[in-house]
Amino acid sequence: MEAEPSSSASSSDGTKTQKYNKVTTTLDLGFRDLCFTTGKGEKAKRILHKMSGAFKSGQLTAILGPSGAGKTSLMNILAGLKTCGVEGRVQVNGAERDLKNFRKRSAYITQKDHLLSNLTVDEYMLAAAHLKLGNGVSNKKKKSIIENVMTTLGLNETGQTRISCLSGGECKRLSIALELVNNPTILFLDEPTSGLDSSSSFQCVSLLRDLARSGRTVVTTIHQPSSRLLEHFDHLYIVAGGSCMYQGPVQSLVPYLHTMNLNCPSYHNPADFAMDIASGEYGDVLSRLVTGIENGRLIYQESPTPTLASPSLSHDTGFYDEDEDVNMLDGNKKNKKKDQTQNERLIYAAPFHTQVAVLLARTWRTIWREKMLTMLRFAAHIVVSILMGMLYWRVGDDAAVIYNNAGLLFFNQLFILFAAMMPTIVTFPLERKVLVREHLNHWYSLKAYYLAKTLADIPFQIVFPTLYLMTVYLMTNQPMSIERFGMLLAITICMSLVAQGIGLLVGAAFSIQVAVFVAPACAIPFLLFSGFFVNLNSIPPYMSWIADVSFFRYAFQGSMVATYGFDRPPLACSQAYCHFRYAQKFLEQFDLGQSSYYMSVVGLLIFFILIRVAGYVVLRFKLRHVRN
Ligand SMILES: Nc1ncnc2c1ncn2[C@@H]1O[C@H](COP(=O)(O)OP(=O)(O)OP(=O)(O)O)[C@@H](O)[C@H]1O
Repeated sequence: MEAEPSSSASSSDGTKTQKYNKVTTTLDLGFRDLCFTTGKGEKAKRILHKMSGAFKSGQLTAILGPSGAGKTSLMNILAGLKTCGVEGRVQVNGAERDLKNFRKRSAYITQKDHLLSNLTVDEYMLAAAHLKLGNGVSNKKKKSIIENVMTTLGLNETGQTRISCLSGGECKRLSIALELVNNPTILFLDEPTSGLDSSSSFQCVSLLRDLARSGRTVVTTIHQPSSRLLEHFDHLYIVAGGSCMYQGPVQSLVPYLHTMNLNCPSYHNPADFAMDIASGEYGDVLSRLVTGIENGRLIYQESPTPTLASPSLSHDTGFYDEDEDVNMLDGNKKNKKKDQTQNERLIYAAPFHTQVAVLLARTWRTIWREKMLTMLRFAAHIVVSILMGMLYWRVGDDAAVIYNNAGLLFFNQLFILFAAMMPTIVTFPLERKVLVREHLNHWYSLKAYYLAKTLADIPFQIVFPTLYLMTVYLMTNQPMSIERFGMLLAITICMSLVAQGIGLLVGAAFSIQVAVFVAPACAIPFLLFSGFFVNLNSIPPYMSWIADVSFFRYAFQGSMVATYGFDRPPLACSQAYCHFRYAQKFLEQFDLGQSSYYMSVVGLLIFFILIRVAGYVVLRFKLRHVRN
């Protein structure tokens, strides 16, 4: 799809607006006898009851209805986000919808604008262009498309502004702008005016109408529009109790209700009147209205004598032959198999490595701009390392205080565990919402996101533990051996990577409130079975498996062996008698005499992989769940 240059034009209401990029193909959406049921068996609940309807290209459609009527459910089904428990047909230009291709050609703009607050508008738009247009479009062309979209959405002045500083209306326009980069043919918007003042709502709806005029099919749910706002919609679809009580032009709503002896009082907002009827305030008239419009099978049109017109769901089939793009939307074509192979390749515009590179650059930029958190993490490692150095001053080579040193080795790993895990837990649930929005709009694959996320964090999981350990190691007078320091550092970095993976897993699975409790609570048993509090051989056999699956045990064991293993010479003794001058004897005291350092590293690496895979599976499940 090529974007055409825009130029200024005057809209019907006289305000100066832009002419939008026209779409080269138009897609009309139709649905027949749509049912949606949640739950199973006795708990099954029917939300939508055999609804039908037709939303045409070039029109701005509003789905209206009281709270709980089923607006969002209907839109999610039409957008292809909900597929479970759905019966009935959804058609595109008269042919069965092919979901994968349909999703590629449509964009879904959620009610809340989940955006990365540390990026500027320009940076966000450029990342969107790289991901949504791929490598086939030159950088120059991408910049011109971005400029075009930003001009038409009135975002030119905000290019250098961080998202955190944008107004609510600007955020909404940016959410729309990001999806317009690849010129989608169908736009779904969930309550785009919620949280906006009347002037911003008006601007937003005017913008949507102009987008529809450029050939797009624009469908939006909306709450309580004012009569001025209502006039901007071309097509109204009113839902009440999971059925359609009106479908047709805005101007025909009052005449239709009049035919059912429901007279809208003068100077009354027709939308409010329709909402009152839908809520049952005018008695049991709903079934009459639903039957009158045949539950959306008909479109009411006012002509000299009011008539009911059947919505046209079919197009001339010759249309497909002219346009390859539309051909992809037809799930019933002869060469479906060939198309499907092609579709697989076409799911994401950018190749995998470009997706990873763009996401990596974007994640680094956001981490870098998250100055407060990054500085706090840095300061925490330095301050705690100095505190530990002072508390355990020169205990490393004194057999008289050897137990203190074991405590220090244990605490080092404990600190690294929490320092790496907690920042991820508090930041990831918010980032997850951005992932859901962008992934569902086909910006990138989950694999690319997950790989970029893992890679982006690695430098921090190396630099911070290294700074911490260097300070502690020197201040506490641990053995002056590069090999031993290197081994202890390797264990500490592995621990940091595992901890960050746990943060990601828990952050992916739970909300912040739950995650901040779950993660430390789950860590406790692993700490108890680390071999520090209870010797490994003293653990009852029926519980010893917990020690085997305790990542912390491997971190503690590795630290001890790196410090006291490998034939360490006898330690100095600051008192007349020191029981543990021989390091091997001390290791045996902890049942670590035969323990292998390398097995500890392998154990931690296995945990690293398992936890990362578990995090990926949880995220995949979450994304599927959003769709269902
Ligand atoms: N997964 C689900 N499980 C159980 N009930 C559901 C589920 N999804 C939707 N519902 C129910 O279906 C009904 C319609 O929900 P929906 O979100 O579509 O309404 P809505 O018209 O968009 O409401 P609002 O304007 O308040 O957002 C509600 O009663 C809701 O509780």
